[in-house]
Amino acid sequence: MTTPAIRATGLHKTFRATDGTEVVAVDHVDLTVQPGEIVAFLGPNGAGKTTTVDMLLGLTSPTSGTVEVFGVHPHHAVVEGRVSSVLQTGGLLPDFTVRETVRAIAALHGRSDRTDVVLERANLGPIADRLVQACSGGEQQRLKFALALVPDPDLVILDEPTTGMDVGARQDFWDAMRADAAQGRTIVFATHYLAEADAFAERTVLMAGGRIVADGTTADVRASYGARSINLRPPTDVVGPHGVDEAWLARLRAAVAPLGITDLEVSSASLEAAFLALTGATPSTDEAEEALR
Ligand SMILES: Nc1ncnc2c1ncn2[C@@H]1O[C@H](COP(=O)(O)OP(=O)(O)OP(=O)(O)O)[C@@H](O)[C@H]1O
Repeated sequence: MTTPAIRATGLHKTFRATDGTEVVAVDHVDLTVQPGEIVAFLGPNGAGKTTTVDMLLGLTSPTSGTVEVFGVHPHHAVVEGRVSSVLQTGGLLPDFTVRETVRAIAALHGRSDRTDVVLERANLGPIADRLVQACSGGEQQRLKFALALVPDPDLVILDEPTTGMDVGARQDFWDAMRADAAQGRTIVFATHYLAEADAFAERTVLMAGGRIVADGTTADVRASYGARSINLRPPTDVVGPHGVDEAWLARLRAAVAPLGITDLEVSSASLEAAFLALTGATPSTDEAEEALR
């Protein structure tokens, strides 16, 4: 049997708020991620995504429960170079070029052979000789992604990797990620953005209030709400370029009225509807989401 990339059992984390009350950030979460999966942690602010990611990386300890990464404590997995992450803040030297930055970190890891491959993987070739301080926020984020790839980890964990990027930078980032994921790496990322989960993840773990409220393929997560609506396929001869024939719809409404159905809406379930129903929160939407659709 293959060792899971991640196995979390009863993962629970509480914090003490400044007023002394206890905040449950992660509430008895069970989660297994198999090697090669691409998983999005999706959820509104305060859902517990960052706290979960921090525990997966060994950056914070659970209050109770256990987490293993490739069968060992997360800290060991990080030390062994099997898991790495893209850090949100700091860490880049402004006076280094992109290539010098990658070269320095590769040397630290004893993996100088990785410099060119990770530059290419993060699509940094064209700006390899640019100073870090001259790079845009999106380019710097791609550089951090390249650094995370230096040890050739089996698992990459990203916490809201595209925060602050504009549409183009976000698209470039995901293009680089997609190319890398195609090589079989396990990728887990936290996001507010439905479109990022939808476009990039094969599996979406929807979190709210520290709990997992849905977990499955993005299509399944949609369907977990969509099951509450009724879909039907009208005969082709009543469907035209402007939609379903109104007269036919009127006959349908009349036909179902004796069943107590008073409102019949023809719609497809969206991931957004599932998000709203399952988390009670409004998902982040912006033009970047449109661009990713
Ligand atoms: N160090 C801390 N001290 C007190 N409360 C904390 C601490 N860290 C997190 N929390 C609380 O735990 C809950 C979960 O926070 P977390 O950052 O994991 O959520 P999130 O889903 O990542 O949210 P966001 O999308 O806003 O980053 C929130 O209520 C948060 O206020």
